[in-house]
Amino acid sequence: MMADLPAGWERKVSRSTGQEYFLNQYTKESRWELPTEPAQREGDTVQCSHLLVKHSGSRRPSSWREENITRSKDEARVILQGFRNKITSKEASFAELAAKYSDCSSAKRAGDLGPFGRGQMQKPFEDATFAMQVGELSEIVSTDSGEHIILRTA
Ligand SMILES: O=C(CCc1ccccc1)N[C@H](Cc1nc2ccccc2[nH]1)C(=O)O
Repeated sequence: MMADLPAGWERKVSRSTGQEYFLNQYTKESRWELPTEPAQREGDTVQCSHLLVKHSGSRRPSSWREENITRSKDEARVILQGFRNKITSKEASFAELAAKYSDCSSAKRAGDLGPFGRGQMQKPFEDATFAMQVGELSEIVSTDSGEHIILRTA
């Protein structure tokens, strides 16, 4: 009986060698060995991508997209909910919207923040990500940086 895979991972067969390997459909990471479900113990890491829409009250109301961000927090939330609806209706992918519209420098990596442990990100962001399942898309999360949606990828 094949051990079932952690969410986000799929079993593949190498076209060149015929050898079985595993691919994470979100991060595109590939592994030869079977990925095991990371226990969410203290000291463990998670990985996510995010789409940030900043507003005039953001800690740094500026980004690669816009030198001086003046939209209100409510406007930012309306814009972000529009992006979230496009993702859930499959009209657009998380990666393409994050790359085009996120006000975080991680937009250059389609929103990927890489692995992180507790104590590294702003608390509301950390708590949201650690509470999510791999593959889950968050509702809007607010931090001092602005309004975020988060996709947990590992
Ligand atoms: O702090 C950063 C860089 C984050 C990053 C981590 C790892 C790889 C690439 C980027 N950017 C801020 C916006 C921002 N605020 C955040 C708060 C929580 C998580 C991600 C965030 N991004 C900004 O640009 O003002």
